[in-house]
Amino acid sequence: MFDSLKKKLQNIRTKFASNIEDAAGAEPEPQVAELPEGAETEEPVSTPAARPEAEAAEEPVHEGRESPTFFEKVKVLVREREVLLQEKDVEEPLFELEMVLLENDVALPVTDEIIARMRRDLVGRRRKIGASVDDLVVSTLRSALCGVLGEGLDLSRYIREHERPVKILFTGVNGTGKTTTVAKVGQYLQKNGFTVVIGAGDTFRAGAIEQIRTHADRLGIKTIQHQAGADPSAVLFDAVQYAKAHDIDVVLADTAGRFHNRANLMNQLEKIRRVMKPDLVVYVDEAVAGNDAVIRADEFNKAVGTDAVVLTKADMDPKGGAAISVAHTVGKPIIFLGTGQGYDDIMPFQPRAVVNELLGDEA
Ligand SMILES: Nc1nc2c(ncn2[C@@H]2O[C@H](COP(=O)(O)OP(=O)(O)OP(=O)(O)O)[C@@H](O)[C@H]2O)c(=O)[nH]1
Repeated sequence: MFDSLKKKLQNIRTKFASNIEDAAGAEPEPQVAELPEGAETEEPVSTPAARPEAEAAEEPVHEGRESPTFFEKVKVLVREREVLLQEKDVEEPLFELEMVLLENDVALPVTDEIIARMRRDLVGRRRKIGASVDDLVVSTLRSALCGVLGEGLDLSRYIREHERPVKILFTGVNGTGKTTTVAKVGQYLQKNGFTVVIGAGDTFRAGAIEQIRTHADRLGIKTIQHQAGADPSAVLFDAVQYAKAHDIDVVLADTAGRFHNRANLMNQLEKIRRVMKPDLVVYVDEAVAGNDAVIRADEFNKAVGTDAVVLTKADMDPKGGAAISVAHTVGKPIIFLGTGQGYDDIMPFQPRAVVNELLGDEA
C-alpha cells in the first residue's frame, strides 16, 4: 500500500536530515564552561545563547553532591545539541517534498497545508536534535501528516453511542466497490458483536440485487430486497422496519452507483434520505482514482452531504494521494480503507497507523 509515496518520503527524510546536519555543523559548538582551577564542584553549562530559559530550568541540580562525572557532562552536551534552522536550510527539501506530494496525487491545498506545517515547525525555531536528526525530521513530518488526516471515526463506538438501529447509507460512483464494501462492513460489524441487516437498494443495475444477496448469504446476513426496478426508498424503508421489529443493531443500505451531476439519480438519493433517515451517509470511492476521487467526494458532499468516506482498492494504490487528501478536503473522516477483494480486506482508518505505514516507523 502506498509504496511509491513511501519510498519517496524516505528519500526526502534523508535530504532533510542531511540539510539539518549541515545547519547544525555551522552552529557554534556548545561549550562546557571553563572551571576555575581547583573548583571541582561547579556545574557544566552549555552556551547560554543556545538554550531557552524553560529548558535551562530543567537542568539537573546535583544538590549535595560532588562534581558531575565526565559521563554526566557529556550526556548534558548531547542532550543540548540544538539547531536554529533558517528558511535556506530547509528550502530545497521542502520544495522536493512538495513535488513528491503533488506527483503522488496529494491535492494542491493539502500539499500546501503540509508544507506550511513543516515550515512552521522547523524554521526560526530552536530545535533539539539529540542523537538522531532523522527523529526530528520524522516527528515533524508525522505531525504535519496527522494534522491533515484528521481524527478518523470509530464505527463500533459510534454504533454503541447511538440509538439502534443505526442506519448507514452507502453512496458513490459505479464500480468503485460499494457493494463489496457493504459486505465487508457487514462482516466487520458482526465480528465486533453487532447484528446486521442489508437493504438491497441498488434496484437499477442488472444483477446488483443477486450480487449483494450472494455476499450476504455467504456471511449469514439477512437481506431485504424487492424486484429489480423497484423504488429503492421502499426497499430501504422495509429494511429499517425489519431491523426495528427484530432488534437488529445496524442497517447497511446498498445503493446504485451514481455521479453527482446526474440530477434524476441525485433526486432519488434525496428521496432515500427523506424516507430512510440515515444516521450516516458514507461516500465510497477508490483510492486508485487519486485526485479524481477527492474532487468527486467533495462534489458529492456539496450536493447531498456526506458524513464519512470509504476508500477502496488502497491495495492497488502506490500513491496514497487520495487517502491523504480526502478528509482535509471534504472535512469528513475516512472511516475504512478497502485493501483487497476478500471480506477481511478492510481496515478501520486510523490516521496515526497510516502515517506510521507511510513513514515506515512504529509510533
Ligand atoms: N483490489 C481491490 N478490489 C476491490 C476492493 N473493493 C472492491 N473491489 C473490487 O472492485 C470491483 C467492483 O466492486 P463492486 O462492489 O461490484 O462495485 P460497486 O461500486 O458496487 O459497483 P456498482 O454496483 O456498479 O456501482 C469488484 O471486482 C470487487 O471485488 C478493494 O478494496 N481492493
